[in-house]
Amino acid sequence: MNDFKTIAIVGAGAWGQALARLARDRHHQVKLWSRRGIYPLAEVVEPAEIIISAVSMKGVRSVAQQIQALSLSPHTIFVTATKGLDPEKAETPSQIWQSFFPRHPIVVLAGPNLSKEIQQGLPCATTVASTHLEAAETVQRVLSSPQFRVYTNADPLGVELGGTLKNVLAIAAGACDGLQLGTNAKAALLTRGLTEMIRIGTYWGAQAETFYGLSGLGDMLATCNSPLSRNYQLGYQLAQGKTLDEILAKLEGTAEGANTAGVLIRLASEQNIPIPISYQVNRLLQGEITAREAVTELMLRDIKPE
Ligand SMILES: NC(=O)C1=CN([C@@H]2O[C@H](COP(=O)(O)OP(=O)(O)OC[C@H]3O[C@@H](n4cnc5c(N)ncnc54)[C@H](O)[C@@H]3O)[C@@H](O)[C@H]2O)C=CC1
Ligand SMILES: O=C(CO)COP(=O)(O)O
Repeated sequence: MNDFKTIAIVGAGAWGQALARLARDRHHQVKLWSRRGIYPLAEVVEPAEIIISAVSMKGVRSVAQQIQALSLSPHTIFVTATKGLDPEKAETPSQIWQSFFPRHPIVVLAGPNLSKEIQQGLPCATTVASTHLEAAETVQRVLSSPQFRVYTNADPLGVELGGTLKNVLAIAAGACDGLQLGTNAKAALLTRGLTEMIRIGTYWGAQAETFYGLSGLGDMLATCNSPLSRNYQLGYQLAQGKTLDEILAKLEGTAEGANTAGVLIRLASEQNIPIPISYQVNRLLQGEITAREAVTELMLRDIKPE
């Protein structure tokens, strides 16, 4: 069977370009759209059998709106690879895509996928998740290669939240390393961070076991330990005393955790869900506290069972 697809990738940043490389390596016909690029959006997305979105969170709603005005095949599959939460309605990217395209299958793609390593040709794995299993399997077949091992999953919300919530924890991990707090502290931070992700994710309807997979624990291990992660870099530099504005002005690309933290804390406090590490990350980002003070706050919380 000829399984070569016409694929549109919207968002030509670090992740969009890495995904384009993976898809081209599989000999699919790939067109990349960016708001500053040469191709009109219609020319890129209208012929596509699969539309992959790698725009950063702040662009998702407007790009989905622009695509809604175009003429697509009813069978077009959407794949969302963005990791973030919409500040306006607190929706995930896949919920936004689904609201604009209620009849199309939406697949979430997330995992430990640092784009620079992918661009170097290094191997990695990811998860594609959807309530529409056939669509997830199509995307799995289309993107799988000796460099990119793709697993399917039936919990898109869990997969999406894993990728999104760990960005906030990667800021904490960067700060932990920036303060040189040691391996024990880092292990405690990540383990309790995972508990936090599971607590909020399951409250919102995701399955706990999903967070032990590639898009949860897997992506935490990658981003919380790598200077290639922009979120980690952000935390590391905050710990060195730089301001958020100074860091963002020089950071290459998007650190979604900086925006996710505020939405996350707002929702968690409305819903009475304790997420102390993310809470301190948000205070650090707001300039309300230093990284060292955040550590003290976390260490001196009421003692309790694990
Ligand atoms: N770079 C990476 O290693 C990975 C990134 N991601 C996620 O993918 C998303 C994009 O990340 P990167 O490509 O690294 O960021 P980036 O900053 O390199 O690129 C972001 C892209 O979004 C576009 N964009 C932003 N606002 C827009 C708007 N209003 N309208 C149209 N386009 C808009 C930009 O033009 C750019 O092409 C983020 O949510 C990130 O968390 C996920 C996995 C890996
Ligand atoms: O999500 C990522 C890798 O899976 C990329 O992490 P950063 O956005 O922190 O660079």
